[in-house]
Amino acid sequence: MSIVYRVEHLNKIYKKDSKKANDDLTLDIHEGEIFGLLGPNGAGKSTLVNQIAGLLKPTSGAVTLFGFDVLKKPMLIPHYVAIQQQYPAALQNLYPEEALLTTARLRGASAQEGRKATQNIMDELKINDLRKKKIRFLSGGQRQLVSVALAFIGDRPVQIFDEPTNNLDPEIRKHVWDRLLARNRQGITILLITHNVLEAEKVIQRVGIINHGRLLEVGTPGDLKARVDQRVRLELLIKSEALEKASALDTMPETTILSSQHRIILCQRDDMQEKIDYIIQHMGLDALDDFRILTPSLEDVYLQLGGGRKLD
Ligand SMILES: Nc1ncnc2c1ncn2[C@@H]1O[C@H](COP(=O)(O)OP(=O)(O)OP(=O)(O)O)[C@@H](O)[C@H]1O
Repeated sequence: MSIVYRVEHLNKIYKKDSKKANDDLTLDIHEGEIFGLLGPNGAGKSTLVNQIAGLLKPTSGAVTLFGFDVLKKPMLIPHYVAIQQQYPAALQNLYPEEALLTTARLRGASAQEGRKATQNIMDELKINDLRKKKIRFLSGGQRQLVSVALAFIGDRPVQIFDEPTNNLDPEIRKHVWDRLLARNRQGITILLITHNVLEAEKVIQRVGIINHGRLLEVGTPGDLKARVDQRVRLELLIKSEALEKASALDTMPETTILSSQHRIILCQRDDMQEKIDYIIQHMGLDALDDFRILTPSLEDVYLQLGGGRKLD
């Protein structure tokens, strides 16, 4: 497997005497993968991405992209890498179509190719109806879609997305994840910063967890999940008219009462059947609005490895 990015002992200190925003980060991004970078606010994710995208100069350390030293040759980065940022500030006064066409031309397309690529991407992301407004007048979600389109255009082999879906409604959010996956299937390497661990878990192939500027863990979601508490979580939502029956649950060990109607019970996989039988016997399924069995998720991994600070 070839290495797209190699980051070695990367440090960033913004101001003298301030804490390191990136602290001795070492990691590889592999060709053709979707790599997710997870971490709480202020963890150092954007600092890392901005350094490897050539937008910010590291304090020390090394970054290579397809083997070349990006610190010595930052001008080569845009030939390989497109980055979606939350606010494409330089393009705010353009119409989406103009911004896309300009970006396509900057990435080497002829005028005709650029127009074609612009139309294809506007169709793909269903943003044709945004043509008549300058980017700065678009809503947060609409602007986010345009910024994703700007990362797509030109088909750079490495595409970096910083929270690509946080302002989007559920339907279009799913569509954007589907389009990211489709691009990845065409061989594009994707680096994804996100707080939305549950959604990201469906698309990422490897993940790095970062906090206080340091990389805490790197691995596949499966590898990381295997390292945390393996207990199964039973989640129950009790109907309000059946609340008196819930007292039967509250004597079970490892029951957490989240609200009057919401209970979580942790148990070993081998004990799960017994717990479910107990619940059915003492409450009956009719007493429940919802019942879910959850195995450890990437969010659990994050919460356990990331020092207990929730992502959102
Ligand atoms: N331009 C800057 N000048 C000084 N400090 C900065 C600057 N940009 C970021 N920082 C600091 O560096 C640390 C890491 O910030 P960074 O933006 O990389 O975090 P992040 O993980 O991307 O956070 P978020 O999820 O909130 O976007 C934070 O303590 C932040 O305050």
